[in-house]
Amino acid sequence: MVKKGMLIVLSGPSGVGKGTVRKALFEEPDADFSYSISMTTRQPRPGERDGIDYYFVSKEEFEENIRNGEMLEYAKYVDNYYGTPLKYVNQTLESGQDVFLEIEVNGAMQVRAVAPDAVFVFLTPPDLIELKHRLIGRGTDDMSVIDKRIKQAATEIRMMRNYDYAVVNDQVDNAVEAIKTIIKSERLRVTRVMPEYESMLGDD
Ligand SMILES: Nc1nc2c(ncn2[C@@H]2O[C@H](COP(=O)(O)OP(=O)(O)O)[C@@H](O)[C@H]2O)c(=O)[nH]1
Ligand SMILES: Nc1ncnc2c1ncn2[C@@H]1O[C@H](COP(=O)(O)OP(=O)(O)O)[C@@H](O)[C@H]1O
Repeated sequence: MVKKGMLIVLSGPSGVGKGTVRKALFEEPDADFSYSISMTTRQPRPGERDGIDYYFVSKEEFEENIRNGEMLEYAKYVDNYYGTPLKYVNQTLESGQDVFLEIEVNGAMQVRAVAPDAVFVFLTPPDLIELKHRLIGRGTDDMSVIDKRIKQAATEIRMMRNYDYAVVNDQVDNAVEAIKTIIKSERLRVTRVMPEYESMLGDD
C-alpha cells in the first residue's frame, strides 16, 4: 500500500509572518511538500495572482462550493470567506505527498476533527506591538482593517493551546528551522516505524 502523505497546518494571526515563513520553507532544498492554495472572497492585493496566492472567487461561487461539499474546511475571517478545496488535498495526500495548509484557527479546528493525524503548528509574534508594526509595515491593509485583524489576533492567540506546537517568529530563519525540525520529527512519528527497523520488529 502506498503511504499517505502528512497534513501540516500552519496558523497564526494576520501579519505574524506566515506567508513569509512558508515561502522561505518552500525554498529550502529538502522541502518536499505541496502547498494547498486556498479559495477566498477577499479582493486580491496588488501583486497577488489568481491560482497562485489564492483562488479569488465571488461570494456566490464560494457558497456554491460549500453546498457541493467541495471544501475541506472554511471560515469567515474579517468579512470574507476563506477555505481549503478538498479535492487537491485528498489527491495529493493519496499520492503520498505531504500537504501544507496556511489557515486561520477556526478552519484548523475543523481539520483537526476530520484529520486527527495532521500536525498543527501555531506561529506567534514576539508580542502584539510587533504584530501591529508588521501589519502596518506590510502596507496592504488600511487602518480599519488592521484594527480588526489585531482584535482577531487576541482571540486567535488564545487558541494556541489547541495546537501541537507553537513557534515564535522572531526571525524568519529561526521559525523556518523550528518548523523543519517539527516536520522531520512528525514524519517519523506518523510513519510509526522507521523502515530500517521493520524487519527486526516484525508484525504487531
Ligand atoms: N480557514 C481558512 N483560513 C484561511 C485560508 N486561507 C487563508 N486563511 C487565513 O485567513 C486569514 C486572512 O488571510 P489574508 O487576508 O490573506 O491575510 P494575511 O494572512 O494577513 O496575509 C489568515 O489568518 C489566513 O491564514 C483557508 O483556506 N481557510
Ligand atoms: N521575523 C520577522 N521579522 C520582521 N518582520 C517580519 C518577520 N516575518 C515577517 N515579517 C514581515 O511582516 C509582514 C507580515 O508578514 P506576512 O508573511 O505577510 O504575514 P501573514 O502571512 O502572517 O499575514 C511582512 O511585511 C513581512 O515582511
